[in-house]
Amino acid sequence: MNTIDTLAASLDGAGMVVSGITVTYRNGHTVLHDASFHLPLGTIAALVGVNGSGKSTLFKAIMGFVRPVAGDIRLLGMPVTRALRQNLVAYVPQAEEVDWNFPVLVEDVVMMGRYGHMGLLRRPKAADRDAVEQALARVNMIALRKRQIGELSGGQKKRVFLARALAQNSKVILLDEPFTGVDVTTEEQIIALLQELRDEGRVMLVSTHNLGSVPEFCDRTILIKGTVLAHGTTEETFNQANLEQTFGGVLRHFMLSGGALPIGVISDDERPLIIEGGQVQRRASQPQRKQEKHDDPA
Ligand SMILES: Nc1ncnc2c1ncn2[C@@H]1O[C@H](COP(=O)(O)OP(=O)(O)OP(=O)(O)O)[C@@H](O)[C@H]1O
Repeated sequence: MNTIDTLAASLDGAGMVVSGITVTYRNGHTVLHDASFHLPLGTIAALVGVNGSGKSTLFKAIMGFVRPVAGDIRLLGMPVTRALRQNLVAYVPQAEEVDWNFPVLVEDVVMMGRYGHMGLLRRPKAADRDAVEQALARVNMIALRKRQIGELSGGQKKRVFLARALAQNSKVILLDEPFTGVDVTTEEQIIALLQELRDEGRVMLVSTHNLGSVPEFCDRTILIKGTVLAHGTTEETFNQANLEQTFGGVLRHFMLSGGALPIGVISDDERPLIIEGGQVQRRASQPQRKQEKHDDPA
């Protein structure tokens, strides 16, 4: 990091600070090289990059599943291992990472968030049951608490894992593709909940391909492609030049004419990003998703 970045990182040090990390897998493949960014508490940050750019690898490093060969990660001012021991970090996985046939009830999954707060025998106390109750209520899943997790819709599954993170009462929450396979209403409910959590001072890192949603709810953006290409406030970072660098020719671009300014629509998923006169536009609350997908001229 340069001097200004180092200064900013120390000011933001209470949140998440990733300094020059390099991650090399056992097969010798270096997936992340010299990646740096920092987030203050009370932040929702988007992690944006193409498939294979290293988003999950960054999550694994923050979760202590892989150890960087160089660099350092600090969470709430402490090393990853200490933050994990104190139950300060929660992970909301991608749907594909979960075995939905595993015979477990919704409330049991949420109770798993309490394991770190229990003794070795994992006997829930009243405080644990209260935390589960509150977490289920917060994601509107009380009525489904006795359901097997495999019997839920995609959006309900996401909410269960979000409830697990809430029950854990983590200050740092990593969300891997929370909007994949969820409808617009559920996405809006999840966004509203994340905003509440931000206002409580938590720090959230959200990997997403839904570019159109990023300016709407993410205060900060981290653009990644084997390293961190750019990071900072969404206003400053999430612009056409940086996105083109991040996505190269992978994104579908549309140029619409007719208005006073050229309008570009960049679509990596179901929520397209509108760029007007070089400026990123906030998306309308109800985008016409199907229409936009089918209009793809590329
Ligand atoms: N355990 C592993 N061993 C070796 N290489 C790996 C391992 N896990 C991931 N990779 C490689 O690392 C690169 C980055 O993968 P990663 O899963 O971090 O990308 P991603 O940005 O999360 O992708 P996606 O958007 O598809 O989820 C890919 O080339 C992948 O093949």
